[in-house]
Amino acid sequence: MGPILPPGSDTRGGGSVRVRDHRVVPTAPAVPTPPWIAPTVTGPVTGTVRIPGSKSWTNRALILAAQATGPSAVRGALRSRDTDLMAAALRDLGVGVTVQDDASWLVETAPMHGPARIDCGLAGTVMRFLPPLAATATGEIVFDGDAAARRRPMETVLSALRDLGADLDGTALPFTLRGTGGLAGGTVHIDASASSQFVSGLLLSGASFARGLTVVHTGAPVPSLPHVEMTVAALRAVGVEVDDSVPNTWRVEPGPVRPWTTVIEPDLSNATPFLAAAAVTGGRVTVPDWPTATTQAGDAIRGILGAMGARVELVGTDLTVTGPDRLTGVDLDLHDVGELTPTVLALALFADGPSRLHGIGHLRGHETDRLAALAGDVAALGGDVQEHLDALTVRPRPLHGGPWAAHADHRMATAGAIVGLRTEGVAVDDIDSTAKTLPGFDGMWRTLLGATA
Ligand SMILES: O=C(O)C1=C[C@@H](OP(=O)(O)O)[C@@H](O)[C@H](O)C1
Ligand SMILES: C=C(OP(=O)(O)O)C(=O)O
Repeated sequence: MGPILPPGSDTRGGGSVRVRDHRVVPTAPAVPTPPWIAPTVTGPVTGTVRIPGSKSWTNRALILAAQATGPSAVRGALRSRDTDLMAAALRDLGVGVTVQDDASWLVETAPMHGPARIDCGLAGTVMRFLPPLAATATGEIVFDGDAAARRRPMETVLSALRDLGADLDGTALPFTLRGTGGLAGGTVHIDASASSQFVSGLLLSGASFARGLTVVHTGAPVPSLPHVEMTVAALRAVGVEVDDSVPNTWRVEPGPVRPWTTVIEPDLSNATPFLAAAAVTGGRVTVPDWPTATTQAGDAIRGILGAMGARVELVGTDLTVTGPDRLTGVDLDLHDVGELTPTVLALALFADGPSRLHGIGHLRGHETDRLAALAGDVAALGGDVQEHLDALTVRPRPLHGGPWAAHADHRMATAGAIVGLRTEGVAVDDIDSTAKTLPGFDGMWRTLLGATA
């Protein structure tokens, strides 16, 4: 990983940075890269797009496979910045993680130990899922990430781990954990209203704690609950006993974790920009291998697109979306599926009436403050999106070209691509941020649009 920087430092600026031991390390001056001008289309977007594996499933599989009683093959795994960071972090702790000929990941358990420096990048799943597991390792383990990652909420995870017996400092990235080879575990009370990942991260390592783990949530409702259901399903898939029968309480029994065998589903949230391309252009896009039953938040796009007037058909495992002549404005509670907000907002800009997206205050702690970022980017194109404490309201009006800041956020970048389909000159500053979960987005997008011409 790169240098561990003091709070406030930024690796993107060039110049020089001061590392922990106070040496000054020269960095190359930042070379401005030209913005990505989002391709515009005049006709319907039509085609089939195969979507790589789910980020959320892949990183759960890796964390569980690292605790397993034998080697695991994680098939269908996503290769992207977030999942490569998880694999690298496990390797740094001594776990064997190698890519096999069929592109699956072979995970071979080994006693985990420091010293290690873990780069979380900007991945919520790495910064929230790995510390509980690392607390069962030995030695000093330093966690850090991108400048923006240092602003993401972490205090709940760190104080929960302290309550469970871990020795660590800090309230956010960067922090240092001193592993003693095991964690007592037991019951912990947390407020997970800022992120479901606080619950998921703890549960995923609960079977490896001496007394197992009971997580009790108190506070405003937990967002993104389907992701907690995914965690429970992932634990059960490897033989871990979980009791989730009481709302806001989860009990994980201590015990062996079986090797991972489940094939990873395609990432349905990453499918949404492609389906949106059909919806905003009156086109028709098919995504194959859509799971018929899933805990992925992205599955909710079917109901959302239907409510906006698109035709949505799941035939076997082919999901096809056909766009209407005009999209309809919607009033949607996205609290459970917040990661779809950038796509839905981009769609709402082209509806025939206003929309309100609410229950999404927790998006202010995502890769960037997504409410502020979306409102700001749309304003720069002459549009009208009002930002509220936990909602966005959209009044569609004609847009013009202009800058679209991704804020290093993959879903901001793909939202800019959707807007650009019907607005000439949308200039996305950092399309490479899509590599967080979908490297090759640009090529996939152009191939789909090319298939249209
Ligand atoms: O557990 C997971 O894999 C995720 C949980 C959700 O986080 P929040 O609960 O912070 O929204 C989601 O938005 C994120 O993209 C992935
Ligand atoms: C919120 C997201 O990511 P993360 O896993 O980093 O929280 C997301 O992918 O929309």
